[in-house]
Amino acid sequence: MSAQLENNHILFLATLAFGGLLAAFTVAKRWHTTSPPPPPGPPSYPLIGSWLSLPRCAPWIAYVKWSRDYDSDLVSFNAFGQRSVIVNTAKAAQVLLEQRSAIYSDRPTWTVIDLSGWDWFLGFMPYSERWRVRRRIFRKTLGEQVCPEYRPIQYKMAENMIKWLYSDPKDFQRYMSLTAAWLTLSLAWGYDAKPHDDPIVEKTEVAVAMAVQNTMPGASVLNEIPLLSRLPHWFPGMGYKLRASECKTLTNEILHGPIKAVKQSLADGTAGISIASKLLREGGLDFQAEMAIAESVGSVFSGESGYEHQIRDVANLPLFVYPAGAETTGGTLHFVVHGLVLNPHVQRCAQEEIDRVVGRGRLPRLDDRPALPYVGAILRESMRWHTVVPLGLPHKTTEDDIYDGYLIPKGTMVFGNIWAITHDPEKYEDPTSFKPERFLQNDGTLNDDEAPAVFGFGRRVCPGKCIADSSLWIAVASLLAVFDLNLAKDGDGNMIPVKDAVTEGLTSRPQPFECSIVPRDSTAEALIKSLA
Ligand code: HEM
Repeated sequence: MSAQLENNHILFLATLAFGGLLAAFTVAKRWHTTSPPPPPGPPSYPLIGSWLSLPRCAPWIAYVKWSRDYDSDLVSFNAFGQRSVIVNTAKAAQVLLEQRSAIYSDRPTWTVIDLSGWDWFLGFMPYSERWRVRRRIFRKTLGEQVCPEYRPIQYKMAENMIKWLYSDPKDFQRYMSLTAAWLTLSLAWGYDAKPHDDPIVEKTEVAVAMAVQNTMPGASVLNEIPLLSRLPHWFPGMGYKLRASECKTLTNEILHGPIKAVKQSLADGTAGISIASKLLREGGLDFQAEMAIAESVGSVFSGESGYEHQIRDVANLPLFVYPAGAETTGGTLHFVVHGLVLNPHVQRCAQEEIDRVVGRGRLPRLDDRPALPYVGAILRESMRWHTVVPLGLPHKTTEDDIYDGYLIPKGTMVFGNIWAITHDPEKYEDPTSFKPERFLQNDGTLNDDEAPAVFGFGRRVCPGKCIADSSLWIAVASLLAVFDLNLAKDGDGNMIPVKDAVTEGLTSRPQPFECSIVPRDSTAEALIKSLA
C-alpha cells in the first residue's frame, strides 16, 4: 500500500512538473513568435495560468466587467494550459459561433464527465460523425416537424402542474421542477412520473446535478490535468473520482430501466407517443438507415454490430431529454413565477388578454397562441431576464482563428455569454427589470426579437428549442388562466419580500422564495376541479 502511495506521489509530482514545463513552453513560445495575442484577460502565471483570478460567483457578470475593463468584445484566460475565450457581445457571437460555426462546434473533453459515464450525452459529445448521427435522429424524433405530435403530453403536463399547485401551493418550487421532470420523462419514454418519491425522478435529479457540476471552468482539477485521474480516489483532492464513479452507477441504473417498460407497452399495444416508442416502432427504417451511415464512417463504432448500436442508442437517446430539458425548462418556470410575483400588473394584463380570447371555461391551447401575444412576451422576457444557462455550453475550436486582431488557437474553449447578450443595455433598456412590453410592437403584436441566444449558437444550438418553447408557453398560459400569484404574508399579515437572487452553476434559477398561489376566483376554481 505504501509503495502504491509513493508511486502515486511520484506520478502527481511528475504531472505537476510536466504541467509547469508545458506552461513555461507555452509562455516562451508566445514571447518569441509574432502571432497575434489572445483576447485580453487577467495576468497569467506559470503552471496555473489565471486560475486564481477566475470568478467563483456569477462568472457571467464578472466577464462583462472584464470586457468593459479591457474594452473588448472577447476576453480570455488560461487555466493549467487550457485557454478559454468568453464571447460577450451578440455581434461577436454572430461572427464566431454562427458564421464560423464549422470550426466552433466541438466540445471540450471533461475527464470527470467521462469518469461519470456521461460520454453518451449529446451535449457533451465531440463534434463528430457520432454526434451528427445522434443529432439527426433527435431532429427526426423531437424536431420542429414532429413537435405538434407531442401536444397531448404538453397539455397533460400543464394540467398536472395546475392540480399539483392547487393541492399544495406552498411547495410550488418542487412542483415547477416536477412539471419539467414529468414533461421530459414523458417525452422520453411515455413515463408518468409520480408527484412524490418517484424513483426515476430522484435518481435522475441526483445524477444530473453531479454531472453538470463537473463541467464549470475550474470545477475539477482533473478536467485541467487529466493525467491526475490515474491517482486513486482516496488521494488528497481526488474526491471527484469517487463522486464520478457513484454518478456512473446511478446513470447506468437509469439508462436500463424505462426502456424495458416501453418495449413491454409496445408488445401490449398500450404505448403512447414518446421518443422511445417512435424509435422502436415508427422510426425503425429511418433509424436503421442512420445507423448504416454511422457504421460506414467508422471507427467510433468499430467492434460492434449495427444491431448492438441500435439497441444501445435506443436506450440512450431518450435520456438526452432529461438532463438537457428538465433543469432548463424547470428553471425557466421558476423564473416565470418569480417575475410574475414581483410584477402583479403583468399578470393582470395577461389575464385580461386570456379572458378576452379564450374565455373562462377552458384552458388555453397552442392554437390560441397567435392571438395571445402578451403571454408570449412574458415567456420571452422571463427567458431573457434571468437566463437559465447563462454561459451556455462551452464550444471548442477545431482550427486557429483570428477575430478583431486576437488569436483564438485551435483547441480553445469558447463560451457564448448568453447573460451578457440578453443584458446588453443598448439592446434592452434597463435590462435587469422585468418588462414583457419590450417584446411588443406598438400595435400589441410580438416583435421579431425572439432572444435567440438563450438557446445557444450555430450547429450546437438547442435541438429541443421547439418542444421547450411550446411546452413553456402552454404552462405559462395555463398558470395565468387560473391562478393569481402574489407575495406571501407572514403571521402578522406583512408581505414577505422576494429577493432578486439566483443560484449558480452551469444552470441558474431563483434562490428559494415564498409566494402565494391561489385560484383567481370561483370560476377558476371550478375549472381546476374539472380537470380529470
Ligand atoms: C428553456 C428551455 C431550454 C433552454 C433555455 C435550452 C438552452 C440550451 C443551450 C444554451 C444549449 C447549448 C447550445 C450551445 O452549445 O450553443 C442547449 C443544448 C441542448 N439542448 Fe437545450 N434548452 C432548453 C430546453 C431543452 C429541451 C426541452 C431539450 C430536449 C427535449 C433540450 C435539448 C438539448 C440538447 C440535446 C442539447 C445539446 C445539443 C448539442 O450539443 O448538440 N433543451 N440547450
